[in-house]
Amino acid sequence: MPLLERIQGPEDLGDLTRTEMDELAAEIRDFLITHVSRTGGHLGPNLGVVELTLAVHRTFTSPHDPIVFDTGHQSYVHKILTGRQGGFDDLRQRGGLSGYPSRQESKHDWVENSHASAALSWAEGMAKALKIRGEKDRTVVAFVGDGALTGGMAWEALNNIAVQDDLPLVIVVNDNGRSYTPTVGGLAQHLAVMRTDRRYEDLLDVIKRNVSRAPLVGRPAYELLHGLKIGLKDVLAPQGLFADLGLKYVGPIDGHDEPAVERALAQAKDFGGPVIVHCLTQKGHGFRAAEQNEEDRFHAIGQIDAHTGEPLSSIVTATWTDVFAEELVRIGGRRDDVVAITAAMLHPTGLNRFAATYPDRTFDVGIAEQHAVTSAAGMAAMGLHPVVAVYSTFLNRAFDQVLMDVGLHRAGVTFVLDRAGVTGSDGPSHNGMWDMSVFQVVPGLHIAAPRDGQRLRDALNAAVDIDDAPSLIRFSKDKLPDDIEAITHRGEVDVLYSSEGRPRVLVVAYGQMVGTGLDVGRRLTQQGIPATVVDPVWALPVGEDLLGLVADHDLVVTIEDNCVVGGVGARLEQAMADHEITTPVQTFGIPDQYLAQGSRGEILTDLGLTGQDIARSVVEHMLRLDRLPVPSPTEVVRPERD
Ligand SMILES: Cc1ncc(C[n+]2csc(CCOP(=O)(O)OP(=O)(O)O)c2C)c(N)n1
Ligand SMILES: CC(=O)[C@@H](O)[C@H](O)COP(=O)(O)O
Ligand SMILES: [Mg+2]
Repeated sequence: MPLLERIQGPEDLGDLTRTEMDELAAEIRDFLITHVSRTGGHLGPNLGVVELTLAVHRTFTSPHDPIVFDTGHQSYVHKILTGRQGGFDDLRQRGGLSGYPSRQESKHDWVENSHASAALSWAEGMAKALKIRGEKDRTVVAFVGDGALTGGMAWEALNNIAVQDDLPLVIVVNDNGRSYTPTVGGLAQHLAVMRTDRRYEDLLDVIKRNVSRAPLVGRPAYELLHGLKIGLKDVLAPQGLFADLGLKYVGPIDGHDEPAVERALAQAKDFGGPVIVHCLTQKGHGFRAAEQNEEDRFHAIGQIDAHTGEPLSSIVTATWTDVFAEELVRIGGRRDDVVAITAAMLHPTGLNRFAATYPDRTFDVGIAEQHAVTSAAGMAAMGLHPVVAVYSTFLNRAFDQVLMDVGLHRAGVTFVLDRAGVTGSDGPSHNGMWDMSVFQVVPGLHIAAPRDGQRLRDALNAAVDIDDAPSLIRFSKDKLPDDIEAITHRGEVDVLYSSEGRPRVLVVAYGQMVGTGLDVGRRLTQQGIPATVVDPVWALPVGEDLLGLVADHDLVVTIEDNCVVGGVGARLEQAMADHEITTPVQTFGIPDQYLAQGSRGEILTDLGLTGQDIARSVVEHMLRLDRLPVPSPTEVVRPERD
């Protein structure tokens, strides 16, 4: 019987022998490769933490000892060990296992936020609470990647942790030297020095070769010296910056040597104060295709061949990211003041192409969006035009920097937000559903939500010419639609559809929802309600042309892939009120809720953001507006179901 089947909870790990532990680690790796190659997900990060997670669960007693994962994408092994092996067939799918910790799934899970660099603050607060409550037999374990340590919040937390000598906290640094690509910055270089300082390792190897072979006393003597290695490191290796901060530091430990990690964790647990256990791991460990993947070690994969690692679905069509990446390279050729900034996501944002052509004008700041934004303000102050490319949801944490460092200084910075709108499988904190609500309050900020590749190119070229205010362009993770040409224009507004007769309903659709807007317009026409469908492309500022159009209609319908609260539909409504335009408005968008994981299509359907549902709602609204007796439900000729 496979060992894994015997593991229903961490308590089942306790009496496994060394051999069984090694066997279990191998079974877990096979399990990860078999399942995640089928569903997609964060295979590389989880292959790298098999031994670490085993050692943590053997040393600490979850959930009595809370285990907090940073970003949380590397919690699959934790889930396997805490009774959720059966959920991996539906990993990251609607109603299935979340790709991140989930309190609803298990008492062993604590933090669901998948935005990096927050775990140490969580853990510091939790440990402080245990101290205040006098719960002296509990230890908080923070599980943090080297990439997450490049985020500012991590250092805010460490600054506080370092002065609390009796904080019951063990910080496991999972140092695989990478975010997606190799981790950048001074911290990364420091960790690298600590990783590679072989002086005490070589000395230890000499001892191991000559001592451990001694009969009887050899092995115990080596174990003793192995334990002393930490002391040797303090003497031979540079004092780590953690130690210089006053933090107890243990390591670096081979993170794939499970007994060694267990010993270090036990040492740390007994210390009774905050300790950093620095573990060296390999992202993708144990799967050659992942180990050899230069781009990101299979950080986040789609469906792949479980043996070769080759993708099962080769993407042949261009994506939004491709269009952005290629256009930025073209712009870079004619504008040497344009520079590009990424927050540790060079390839996912497409900036790797700009970097290949303009390496000196491309900057990876680590997982540090706040620094990225204010550094961009500095670059703009010196006459450059920075393009900051991040995922929509990750810019949330840099709101103040956009508002005060870029907006207040009227800096010509362009933000390009990929994964805007419902993304789906990464769960609630990954949907890019807040950017148009959050950033529209930045005075002077321009927002574009292009509907297709051509409009994205046009918007990007226009944005880099705005040098006295921030500009923001956002696009979806969904398929890039074919170009949708306007049939005519009303000034700056593209008119995409207009039925015969005096149009009664004006549908204003933004970005990826333009296709849905056209579907609504056609359905309304079929219902005998003449409609016009328009796309302003630039959602902010609200233009006079659009205001003129809305005044000519009986009802305005806005559709956006953004939170409807404070969205661009609400902003249009505000602008209409300011101009004393009294046309009624119906706004459609994402409700102010956290969206459980699922496919984008499933979620949009659940939210009623389909052409059919919106059209039906508009028909009913028009009926009310016309004060016609609302026919009984059987009489309403509903748009036929797809
Ligand atoms: C604020 C924020 N920015 C960017 C990301 C995207 N992201 C997810 S995991 C990751 C790399 C994390 O690196 P590390 O902490 O070293 O973990 P590893 O994947 O190496 O185990 C990044 C950049 C994020 N989740 N949160
Ligand atoms: C954990 C994390 O934040 C990223 O790895 C994210 O999951 C990537 O999302 P995409 O797969 O949409 O690039
Ligand atoms: Mg890492």
